[in-house]
Amino acid sequence: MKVFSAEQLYNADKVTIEKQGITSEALMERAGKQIFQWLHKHLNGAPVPIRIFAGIGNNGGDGLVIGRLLIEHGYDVVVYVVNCSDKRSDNFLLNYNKIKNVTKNWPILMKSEADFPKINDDDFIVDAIFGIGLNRCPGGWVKKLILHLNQSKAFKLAVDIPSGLYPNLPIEDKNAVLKADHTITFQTPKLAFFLPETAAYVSNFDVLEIGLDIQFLQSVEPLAQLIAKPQAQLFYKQRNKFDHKGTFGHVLIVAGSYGKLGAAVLSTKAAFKAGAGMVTTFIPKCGYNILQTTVPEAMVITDKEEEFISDIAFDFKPSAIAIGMGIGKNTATVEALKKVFQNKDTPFVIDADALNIISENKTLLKLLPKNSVLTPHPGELKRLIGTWENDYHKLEKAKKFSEKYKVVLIIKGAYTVIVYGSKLYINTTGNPGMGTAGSGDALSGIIAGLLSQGYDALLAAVFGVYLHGKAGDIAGAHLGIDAVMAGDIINNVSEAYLELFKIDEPEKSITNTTK
Ligand SMILES: NC(=O)C1=CN([C@@H]2O[C@H](COP(=O)(O)OP(=O)(O)OC[C@H]3O[C@@H](n4cnc5c(N)ncnc54)[C@H](OP(=O)(O)O)[C@@H]3O)[C@@H](O)[C@H]2O)[C@@H](O)CC1
Ligand SMILES: Nc1ncnc2c1ncn2[C@@H]1O[C@H](COP(=O)(O)OP(=O)(O)O)[C@@H](O)[C@H]1O
Ligand SMILES: [K+]
Repeated sequence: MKVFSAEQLYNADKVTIEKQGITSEALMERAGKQIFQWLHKHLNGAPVPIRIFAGIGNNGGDGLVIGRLLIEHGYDVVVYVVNCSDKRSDNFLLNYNKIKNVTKNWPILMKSEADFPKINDDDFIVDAIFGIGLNRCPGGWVKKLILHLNQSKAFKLAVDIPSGLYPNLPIEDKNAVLKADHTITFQTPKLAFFLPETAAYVSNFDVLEIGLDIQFLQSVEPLAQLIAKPQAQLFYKQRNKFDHKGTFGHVLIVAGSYGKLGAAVLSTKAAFKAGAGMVTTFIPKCGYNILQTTVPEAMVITDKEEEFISDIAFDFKPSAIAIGMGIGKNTATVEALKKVFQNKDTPFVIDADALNIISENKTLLKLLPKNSVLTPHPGELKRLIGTWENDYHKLEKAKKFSEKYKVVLIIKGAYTVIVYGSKLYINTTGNPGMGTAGSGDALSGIIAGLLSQGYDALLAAVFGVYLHGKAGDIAGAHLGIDAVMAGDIINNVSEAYLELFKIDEPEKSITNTTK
């Protein structure tokens, strides 16, 4: 699934109307009807008091269509028109007239705070005040109305997007955004649904296909591509009967320092689980027994130093190198890093302290092998690319960084974003149970395991993040997300692979919260 901008959606709207020979009113009826059907399925005729807040644009028009269909089906509905301007859209007006034909309780015009109704906890609110046409921050009594709705415990369903939220721009005033309990969005989710500063306003969301012209949508460059099972299935490289361990490559993991050998163990195991043919782990001397006993499948090379890495010497040609997990920032380690980056034709995964070393020694940036995969968590990212004003600014900075140094940049967290030049890929697997020590080490190992099998840098990054998140989801489902440890994620990589080709139950809502 792709994520489009408001402008692209408006264009799709136009093209669809032309090509399908339908009116924009019919398109609105289609959209409103789908939301009605969703509501009808969930409410099943229940006598809940439904209050619809409709703006005066097309989002409000959707609200009126929903209201009319609910009334026709016997629901208990009150419609409020949030009359914030006299410039009502044509389709709003059409549906404003239509709703008057089905009820004697005409929509209530709201013009100021004095018109705010009391909201009860068991009311059901439909938010159709503003959609993707929001063009400035809501202020005055409209902002107060949003606050009023937010203060109530009533369930709030947002139509297309929570009112006050821009689909692909930062929030100006957090108090002027409706905090939805559920959002039903048309055709494609919006970028704001996936970013830390805005996702919480959306909560769970469903996407309703309203039949916008597919050819047109395929012809435009989306803001981002979502990565879910259908995409991941295409990434997977099948093994052939006569393939052998040489086919699947030999990963070099460079990790660990005194007290942080676990990082090396976890990455090594993860590289194997992702399918690497062989793994050699380069560690300081003190980790030798630990590695050999915890991961007997791995080969081990030790540094001349006991407690940290000072000179990464190895006598084979790795098919991928993952470096940085728990290595610390000793000055000798900085030198070792400079030297290992000379292996320009080897695919690299660069993580944790290797990223911190680069951030503190920016001259190292010039030495970064092209197409390296960098895996910073938000703190490491800030050190690497500098601070940002908001999530969109962060993405722009990340794109510039990726373009300048020709690397794949993974912005980890809920909805991990993989940045490759100007392109963004948003992962949909994973859960907060993965916020546990060593989870990132597992990811680096998985990506290295994929690189070693011949996946290119972008594919290894995108597929690796998907598999890691899926393994975390499976671990969470078995153990409860609170109890997940990094080792559990690694142990479930096998199940994540198996799940790739299992037939699914019908898709559930995508959830931004865990309640
Ligand atoms: N293909 C599709 O995508 C489809 C889209 N559809 C639906 O259309 C929706 C988009 O509709 P839209 O373009 O009419 O804009 P919408 O969000 O209703 O708001 C615009 C109005 O609000 C006003 N306004 C804006 N900001 C304001 C503020 N801060 N404070 C006060 N006023 C403010 C602005 O007023 P003005 O700037 O003119 O003063 C204007 O009147 C979309 O989200 C979806 O629900 C479906 O029906 C079918 C297919
Ligand atoms: N709320 C979340 N939802 C999905 N994935 C998460 C969430 N929190 C953390 N993760 C994932 O867990 C991993 C944590 O990595 P990192 O912070 O580097 O861990 P560590 O340094 O302890 O190994 C990342 O891949 C991140 O995307
Ligand atoms: K809305």
